[in-house]
This record gives sequence, structure tokens and C-alpha cells, in this order.
Amino acid sequence: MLAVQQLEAGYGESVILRDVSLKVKRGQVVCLLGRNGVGKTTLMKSIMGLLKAREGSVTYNGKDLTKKAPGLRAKSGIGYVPQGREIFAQLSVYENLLLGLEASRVKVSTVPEEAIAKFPVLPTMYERRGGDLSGGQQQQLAFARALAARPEVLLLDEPCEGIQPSIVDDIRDVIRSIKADGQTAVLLVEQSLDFVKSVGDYFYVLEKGAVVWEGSLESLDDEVIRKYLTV
Ligand SMILES: Nc1ncnc2c1ncn2[C@@H]1O[C@H](COP(=O)(O)OP(=O)(O)OP(=O)(O)O)[C@@H](O)[C@H]1O
Repeated sequence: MLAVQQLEAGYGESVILRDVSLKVKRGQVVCLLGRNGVGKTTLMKSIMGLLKAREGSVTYNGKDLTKKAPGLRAKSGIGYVPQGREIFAQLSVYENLLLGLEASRVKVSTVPEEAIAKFPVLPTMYERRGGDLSGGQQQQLAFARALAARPEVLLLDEPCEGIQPSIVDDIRDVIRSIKADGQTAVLLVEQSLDFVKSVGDYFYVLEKGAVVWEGSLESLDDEVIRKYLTV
């Protein structure tokens, strides 16, 4: 459903992504692996339209999104939980969630129950300012904000970075439940191989902005890990 084809993108003069192609299908969790700085976040931003493609295309359900603005991509059904969460610190938890509705394909004025049900801690802190939440709580808020728009493709950029193990477990459960529903495609950037192996179906490895390996998660063996992932 989401297809990236021969994508080239970068910042200013520098080319970061070269000839990147990948696919993510409904009900699948596809993991994007690679050492620091290889271009994983850059690829997420390019899919979301925050960075323009210089070559290649991003298509979704057969529609070419390559030239579309980020808002339109969101309204087409692509949800994004960015690295660093990007919560609005001065807004309340509930206001942060309401902002998620802006990306909804159908006009709704309340946050859908299913987005909140996955993170039961959030309703207990609706009045608190986003900036006062812990890192793990902000991560849950960012995740719920993306789910509020009922995305069909979910881009998750290092959702477990810097958060406590109990919330990592919660996030694993949420990703598994999304996968079990079979309606949403997930593209996940994650450094922890244990986490990746516990939720993923398929993986791509990036090195210097290019896909150098891909396969089912079962085929992710020590040799690939040593060659492309060990620091
Ligand atoms: N806004 C920017 N302007 C210029 N260069 C950038 C910008 N953001 C990232 N880069 C560069 O692009 C390259 C890829 O960065 P990117 O953040 O996509 O990597 P990554 O694989 O997500 O790394 P990490 O695991 O550290 O998040 C790096 O060399 C980085 O310095």
C-alpha cells in the first residue's frame, strides 16, 4: 500500500538518500534498521513530505504523493510519530490530542475512543501541560495523537528511545495490537534488535542512505547484524 521507489533526497547540497525503494503492506510491521546517521529519519521525513524528493516517488494506495504537502499526506492516511515526539509543551494533553484530529480524513471533533483506549494513562492527565509529562508519557501522547487521525500507515521513529522499560512494554503491546487488527501498515525505526524482533515482519537495512539488505525478520542473522548494525 505504501511504496517508495528509487527515492533520492537530502539537505542543501548534500544527498542523503540514494535510490531507496521499499514497500509496506497493510497488517505488516516493517522495520528500518541501520547505524546512526545512515538516513532513517530522513527517509521518514521524505515519506511524510517534510523533505522533498529530488528523484523517485512515494505512492500510497496507488496515488502518487511525491509532490503533495505533508498535510495532504496526513489526510490521505499517513500518521507520523516523529523522533523526539514533538509534543506542544504549552498545550494541555487533551489539546495535543485534538491537534491529531486535524489530520483525520473525516471531520470529527472528539478524539476516537480506540486511540485513547490503548493508552489508559492519558485521560488521567488531560489537563496537564504536555511539557510537564515524562518522556515516556510524551511518547504515549505522541502515539495516541497519531492514532487519533485513524491512520492506515503509521510511521514510528524510535518510539522507545530514552523511555523506561515498562512503557517500552506498553508500546510493544500497542504495536502488536495494531498488527493484530490487520488494518494498518507500520514502518518502524528502532535501534533495539530485541524490540524489532518481537514486533517486526520484514526489515530493510540502510547504509550511507541506500538499502543494502532486506528480508523477513526471521532471516536477520548474526552476519547481517555484525556487518551493518553493530557499532
Ligand atoms: N536538517 C538537516 N540538515 C542537514 N543535514 C542533516 C539534517 N538532518 C540530518 N542531517 C544529516 O543527514 C544524515 C542522516 O541523518 P538521519 O537523521 O536521517 O539519520 P538516522 O539514520 O535517522 O540517524 P539516528 O539513528 O542518529 O537518528 C546525517 O549525516 C545527518 O547529519
